[in-house]
Amino acid sequence: MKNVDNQLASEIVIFGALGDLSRRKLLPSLYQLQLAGLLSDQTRIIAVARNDMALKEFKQLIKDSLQEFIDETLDAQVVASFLEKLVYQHLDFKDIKAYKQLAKTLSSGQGARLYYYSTPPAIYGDISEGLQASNLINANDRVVMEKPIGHCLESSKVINDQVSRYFAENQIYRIDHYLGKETVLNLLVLRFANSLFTNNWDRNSIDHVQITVAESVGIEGRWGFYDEAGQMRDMVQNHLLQVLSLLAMEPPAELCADSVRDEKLKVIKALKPITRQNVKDKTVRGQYTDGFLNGVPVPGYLNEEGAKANSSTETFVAIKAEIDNWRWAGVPFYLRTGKRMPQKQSEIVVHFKQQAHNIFSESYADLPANKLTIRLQPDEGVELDMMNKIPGIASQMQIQENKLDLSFSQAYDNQRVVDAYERLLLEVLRGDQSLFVRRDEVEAAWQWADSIIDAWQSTNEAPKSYAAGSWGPVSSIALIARDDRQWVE
Ligand SMILES: NC(=O)C1=CN([C@@H]2O[C@H](COP(=O)(O)OP(=O)(O)OC[C@H]3O[C@@H](n4cnc5c(N)ncnc54)[C@H](OP(=O)(O)O)[C@@H]3O)[C@@H](O)[C@H]2O)C=CC1
Ligand SMILES: O=C1O[C@H](COP(=O)(O)O)[C@@H](O)[C@H](O)[C@H]1O
Repeated sequence: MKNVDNQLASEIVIFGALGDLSRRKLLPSLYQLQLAGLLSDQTRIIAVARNDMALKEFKQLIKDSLQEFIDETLDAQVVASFLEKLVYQHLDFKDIKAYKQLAKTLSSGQGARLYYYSTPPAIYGDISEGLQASNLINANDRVVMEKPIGHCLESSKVINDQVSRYFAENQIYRIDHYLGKETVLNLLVLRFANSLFTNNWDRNSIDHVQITVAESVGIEGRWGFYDEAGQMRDMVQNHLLQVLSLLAMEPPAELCADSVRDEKLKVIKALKPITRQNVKDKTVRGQYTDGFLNGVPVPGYLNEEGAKANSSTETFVAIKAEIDNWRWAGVPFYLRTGKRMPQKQSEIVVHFKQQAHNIFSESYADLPANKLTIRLQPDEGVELDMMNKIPGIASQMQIQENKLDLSFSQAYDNQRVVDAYERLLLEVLRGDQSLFVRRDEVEAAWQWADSIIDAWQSTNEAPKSYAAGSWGPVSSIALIARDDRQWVE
């Protein structure tokens, strides 16, 4: 692999260590890396947060978090050695002078540091400035920035500019945890290690593509944060566009960070703009109302804890996206994502074109087209719908549609699915940027998303309602039905 800084980082500094992401994902992932023997004996984890807390109390809190957020039984010895790595430092991230205190906690050795900004993006600049003011940034240190970076193109530029004042682009790791999912990584293998797909991956063979990222959860106590963002900024601008770009990009010349990022960027830049003129035809935004999930009543968005009345923030988005290039001209990519849908289900369905001529019309009048389903989560796997002869003597040529199903849990003997954050943290420790998003990608994605948000704002229309536990507003069915197609459910 190229573009790799081979110096393993030896200090991991988490800003916002008492926050939700840190307790639910980052520290449990670091425990898993320790369990797998992937953290060196020298690695220290410096947890930085606002509260003044004794180290003993902090360690107990993290032990409880590991128990709460890791499904498997914990290994007591590994927990003990993991907790030994922890150091706690309280700090107000906006107080630039206070970083001197952090400097005393960090080692003065030459080892690379990993700074993880698990805080609201608005203070990424303050933290970077504080680190610099106390001479805590060296050329081989790395910084991880959580998404969404900003609220729009302009604010993302401000944040990126602030951080870039102190860190070079090859030190900045913009995380999009979908890029660390096994099944998203597998898109590269599926597309570029199987000539069957490599050679049939374009407008000549593919009719259309559906990408669904459905979540059954609601806002989960994050109403204030979420209401400022909405599903477009929280999911589409980042996760869905990253998945779409991996799915649609040209083959990268090699498997290195910039080669892959160059190709992803071209896809995002080639997305046809959705503007005030066509937004009604190309998008649907929805908001869930009271409903039922698995028979249990759940509140609507406006009845969630902490909700304010009359918010018009969307919790569901459907988009007919089109990529203006030779490969994909005329092939729509229908995107759909929402909260409080019937189940957690993220998948890509690639609909191939129908056979031009049907020689089996006597037994099967309307030959269905092949369909490739890539199950991102849960029940990770790949499934191909294809036609097959029904074995038997009675009739010569009875045929039916069947599935080739590669379920990863069966194929790989129920091997544990590695959490995306485990992989991504390891990649930063190793200094490999391949699975992180470059600044120009983030900005191109904002440009496309901003135009849609602007068009929605100009129409001033309330989002369409859908009952919690349903697949979204009726108009999302109409969006695809207008093209004589339907969502796969
Ligand atoms: N939670 C998740 O699942 C995901 C989160 N993210 C992103 O990760 C980042 C963190 O999110 P999350 O953990 O949910 O947010 P939280 O609000 O739970 O955590 C943020 C932490 O930052 C601390 N903080 C904020 N300002 C300061 C300050 N001036 N000085 C010291 N500490 C401060 C907060 O401290 P205090 O509690 O004292 O206010 C809090 O502990 C955000 O950028 C978010 O968008 C991205 C994907 C998923
Ligand atoms: O980034 C985010 O992702 C989660 C969904 O992640 P997944 O790995 O569970 O699919 C989403 O719930 C959250 O709102 C968003 O900020």
